[in-house]
Amino acid sequence: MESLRRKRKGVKASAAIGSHLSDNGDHGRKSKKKCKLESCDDKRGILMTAPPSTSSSPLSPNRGHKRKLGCIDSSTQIRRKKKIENEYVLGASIGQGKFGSVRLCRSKVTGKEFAVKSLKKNGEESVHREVEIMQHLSGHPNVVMLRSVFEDSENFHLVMELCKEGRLLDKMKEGRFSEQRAACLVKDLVGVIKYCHEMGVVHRDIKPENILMMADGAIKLADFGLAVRLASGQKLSGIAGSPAYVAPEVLTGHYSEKVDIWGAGVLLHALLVGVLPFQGDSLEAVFEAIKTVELDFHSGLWEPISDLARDLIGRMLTRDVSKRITPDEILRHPWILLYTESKSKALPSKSKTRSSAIVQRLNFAALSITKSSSSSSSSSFGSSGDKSEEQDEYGFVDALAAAISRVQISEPKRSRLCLQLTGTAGMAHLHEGQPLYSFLTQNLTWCKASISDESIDISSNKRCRWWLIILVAPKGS
Ligand SMILES: Nc1ncnc2c1ncn2[C@@H]1O[C@H](COP(=O)(O)OP(=O)(O)OP(=O)(O)O)[C@@H](O)[C@H]1O
Repeated sequence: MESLRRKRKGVKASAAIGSHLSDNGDHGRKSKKKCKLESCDDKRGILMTAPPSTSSSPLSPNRGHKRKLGCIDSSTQIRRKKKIENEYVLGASIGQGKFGSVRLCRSKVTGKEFAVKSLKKNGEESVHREVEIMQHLSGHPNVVMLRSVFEDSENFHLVMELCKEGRLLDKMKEGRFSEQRAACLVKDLVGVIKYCHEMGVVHRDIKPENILMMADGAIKLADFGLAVRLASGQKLSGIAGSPAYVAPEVLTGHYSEKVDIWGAGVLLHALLVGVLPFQGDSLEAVFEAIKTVELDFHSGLWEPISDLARDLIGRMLTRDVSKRITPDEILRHPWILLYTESKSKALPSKSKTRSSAIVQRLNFAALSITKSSSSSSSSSFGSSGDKSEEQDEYGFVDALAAAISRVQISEPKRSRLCLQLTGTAGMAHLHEGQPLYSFLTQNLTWCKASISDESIDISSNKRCRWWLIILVAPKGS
């Protein structure tokens, strides 16, 4: 393993509060300083982030280092010639970064407020990489928007949209998140992680300090200081990340974009349980826990947490990378669907009892599926279901549809199941706006694609058949 270069920074004002959630506290008994790791050999393990120099590059060929990096787009070129002070009034500091600070600023033209992150160049390629990656990703609703970049001899100044509500970490210090709130947040987070991966970027530093909040509750992924671009199938090496959020494969060898899912799993654990899953008195102890500690989903800590949430966390924190849940699978996980996809239908508000009954039943559905396909599950839970459910709940139908999407099924069985479903009168009316048939076939196709060698005989599985009866029962029957 390559030697670590530990970058230490001063503790942010709020870092001491809620240190059980932050990466600054648990492993830092000796030093309260924030610790971020980066030890990567770009030339060996990581694709250079800059696009190759081409004749179409707008950069002057004699710009030396900057030309080599080729990382600034044409809109930035214009800003290079201007001083940030000519266009913005710089204000108070709102955060401290590795290479510089983040300040408020106000446009002289529109009067609108922004945040400006000033990164000291220091000859470090990572700074150029951060700018380039932010430009590459900017535009997604959950990536902090980069408005413009100014450059002087010592700094890059990144003018970004202002996330007025600050860091997710600070919200977490107010207490554990409800499952509803956590699911909405994780759905957006995983959506933006998926986008990053599709754009060939691995963030490598998913943690609540790097998730900023907007006044309307939207999240913005920020701080691409450790992000790298990665070609499909390429592996990274070298330790990078923040200790408590680092995936086990980062500590043991080569890794891929899946490290971001592990980081999001650690975050989800912290959101719901209120503490980090892998802790220790030293950096080494934290790493040892990441590599070896088995989460005990049956401990008292988990009592208020639904089985489905535990299931998702278990799948995100799966050490076997090939079995770790993917972003698409997370977005189709019953827990996410229950609280987000059909929010207006499944949780119409009025009755707490009713929504908790749905959760209970959903847990039952998930349990049964887990039993049917135990090899793909990282954990198993006790049944909390009861079989006398009402069948007129759209949310329940959605939830079951989602649950059944996790059944491992072979292609002939899939066809048989689809036939069964299509042949049933009234089914088309079950799910307003979206044909259940297409929903199921979509998900079953996904199951087929993602699961290798195992299939279950759905037609001979009583529980599955029972679900199907419910699934195809018209509303109110
Ligand atoms: N667009 C923004 N709007 C509001 N606050 C911001 C914004 N960008 C950054 N901040 C604040 O500044 C802090 C530091 O910014 P950032 O996360 O980019 O740096 P950092 O995590 O300290 O950087 P690094 O990890 O590279 O050292 C954030 O934690 C946040 O409080």
